[in-house]
Amino acid sequence: MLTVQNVSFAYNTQPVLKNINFTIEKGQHIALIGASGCGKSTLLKIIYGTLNVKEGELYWDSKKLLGPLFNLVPGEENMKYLSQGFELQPYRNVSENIGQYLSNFEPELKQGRVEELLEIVEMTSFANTKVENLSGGQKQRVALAKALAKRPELLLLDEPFGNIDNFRRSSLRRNLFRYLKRNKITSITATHDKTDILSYTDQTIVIQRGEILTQKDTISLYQNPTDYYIASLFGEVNRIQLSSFTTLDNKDTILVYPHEIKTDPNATIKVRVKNTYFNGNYYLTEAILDNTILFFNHPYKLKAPEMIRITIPDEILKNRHRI
Ligand SMILES: Nc1ncnc2c1ncn2[C@@H]1O[C@H](COP(=O)(O)OP(=O)(O)OP(=O)(O)O)[C@@H](O)[C@H]1O
Repeated sequence: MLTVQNVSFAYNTQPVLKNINFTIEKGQHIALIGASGCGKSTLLKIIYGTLNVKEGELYWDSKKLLGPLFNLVPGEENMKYLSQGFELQPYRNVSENIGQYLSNFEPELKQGRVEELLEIVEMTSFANTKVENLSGGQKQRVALAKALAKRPELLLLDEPFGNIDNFRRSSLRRNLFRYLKRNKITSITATHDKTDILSYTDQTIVIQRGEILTQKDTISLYQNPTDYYIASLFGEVNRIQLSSFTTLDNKDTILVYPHEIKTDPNATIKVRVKNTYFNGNYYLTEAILDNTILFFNHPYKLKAPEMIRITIPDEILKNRHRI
């Protein structure tokens, strides 16, 4: 189990992380989300042990993590941190990079392990290619394989799929998280991409301006958002005044995602279409209701300033968290 207790941190005088507390059970996959600059990478580096913490303590099970002043080699031995820069050796080939820290005593074992890792990151055909000749996304995949090579107990991933095209991204994510679960490797993934989070993480930790806002299981965090900041990290979201959609005469507001708003010719609420944005299998439609902007998904391109009737399912109106 990873325990982070009362950790605060500043690079200079300005606090970057404030009184951070959480625990993570072994084998769990955690998403770390929050606006750019909120402190995600800093937290990963603190856990890995490359930044010195003066306030607070960290433990892996009962072992205290002492940080860079006490470790001869930077970083905790049982962890790997995959940073946004890749730290690969450009003049060596992909296999050599992946196997760099593996023992040479049993070459066949090493070879087998490198081949297994090449398959996970779908780079088998590049085994003998020099890293300097790879694209950014390919380098990222090699760095990932290298991070996995010595079977870390805790893998810290900083925007791990940032440079990887959509085509590869989905299969890589599936391969990686399946491998991690099967091998009971705990992971923390700092990301801005909701598709990294929703299918692959058990829990999500949300950071806002250096503080933990919540730590919750990912699905319920998404399905019943309690806070506009949190919901907007998953994409577009609407603040809906309940009195606009029900006969309730109160000022309660709920958060509703665009896909949850339906058009219905029999509905009573009319909105004026302002803009539409093509999104593949639907148009994200921007409309105006009582002087406020609202987003909903629609299968066709609606024409501004068309009036259209919309509704929100009763179940959402009844059960969604009031804010
Ligand atoms: N080496 C450094 N020296 C001084 N300030 C730093 C340093 N690294 C980061 N910061 C500052 O600390 C804050 C947190 O940065 P951090 O990189 O942890 O954010 P982040 O949430 O990972 O951002 P992003 O999502 O954009 O990667 C930012 O205000 C950043 O400018």
